[in-house]
Amino acid sequence: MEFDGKRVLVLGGGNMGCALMGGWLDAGLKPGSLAVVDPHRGDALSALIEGHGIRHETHLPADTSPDVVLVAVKPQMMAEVLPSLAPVLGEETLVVSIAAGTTAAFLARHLGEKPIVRAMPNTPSLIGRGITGAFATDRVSAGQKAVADALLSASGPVEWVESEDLIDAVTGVSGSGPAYVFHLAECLAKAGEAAGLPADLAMRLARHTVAGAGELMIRSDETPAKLRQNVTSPKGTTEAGLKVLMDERDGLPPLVTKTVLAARDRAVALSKD
Ligand SMILES: NC(=O)C1=CN([C@@H]2O[C@H](COP(=O)(O)OP(=O)(O)OC[C@H]3O[C@@H](n4cnc5c(N)ncnc54)[C@H](OP(=O)(O)O)[C@@H]3O)[C@@H](O)[C@H]2O)C=CC1
Ligand SMILES: O=C(O)[C@@H]1CCC=N1
Repeated sequence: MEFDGKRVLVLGGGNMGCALMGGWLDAGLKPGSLAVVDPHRGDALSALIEGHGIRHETHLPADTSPDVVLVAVKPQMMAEVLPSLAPVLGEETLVVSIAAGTTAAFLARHLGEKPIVRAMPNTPSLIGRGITGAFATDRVSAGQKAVADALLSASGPVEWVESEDLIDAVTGVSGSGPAYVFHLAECLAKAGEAAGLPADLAMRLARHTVAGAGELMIRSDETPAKLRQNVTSPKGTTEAGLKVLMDERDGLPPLVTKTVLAARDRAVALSKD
């Protein structure tokens, strides 16, 4: 693995920091090469510390000149946290930030001109089923990009983009996307109740439908459009439902576009806060 022998420091052991660390440990990163800084121990962090013996510190500096630093704190914390990170970095430390809307220029202003990767994973990383969009600045060497790729790939495919702006669009689609899908399951369950089903049965049907359709989409070679057509019998029930859902004016297409653009625009706005 490209990350064999690399020392990795993680700043922020919350949802995403722990999801990514879990993937690295499963992929063979030695616990001794990993240190995490977080003022508190949440459940997920405690499980990693107790299960793998990774090092946890409540404050920087935890390690000096690590090969890689993963910045996994909230965007709003950056201005407070980055000044204490700067002296910890070596000349060639690779900085991988997963924060929405925190630009490479902002990171460089606080950390100096470092090799920086901006990455946008998502929460299915927790079970190795994430997808990550990533952008590397010019200072990132081919070797460092391979290390970043190996680390990020531990939780699912990595899509490298050539323009940093596209990370905001990735955020709107796949970074925030799991929440849209979970909400679809919530809506499906509520609609099932409206159609007369008991709440717990409606929720079971909704969860399994969303999960099963997602799994089929991943395992099948067919496009989502073809899989949809396979469900849709001429003059049948699905056709009647989809007529409402696919309405170009009031249906899902304009609503999802508005949703993704709102999330993308929030990422852009965060970069200006
Ligand atoms: N959640 C998601 O789906 C995704 C999130 N992201 C990005 O990942 C980043 C983290 O998000 P997420 O994991 O959800 O957030 P969390 O709040 O779960 O994790 C952030 C962690 O950072 C800790 N922290 C706070 N201050 C410091 C500090 N000074 N030094 C070190 N750690 C500190 C927090 O501790 P405490 O809770 O005690 O304050 C918390 O444990 C964000 O920038 C977000 O934009 C990217 C992709 C997807
Ligand atoms: O909601 C957020 O800001 C973060 C970034 C992508 C998913 N969660």
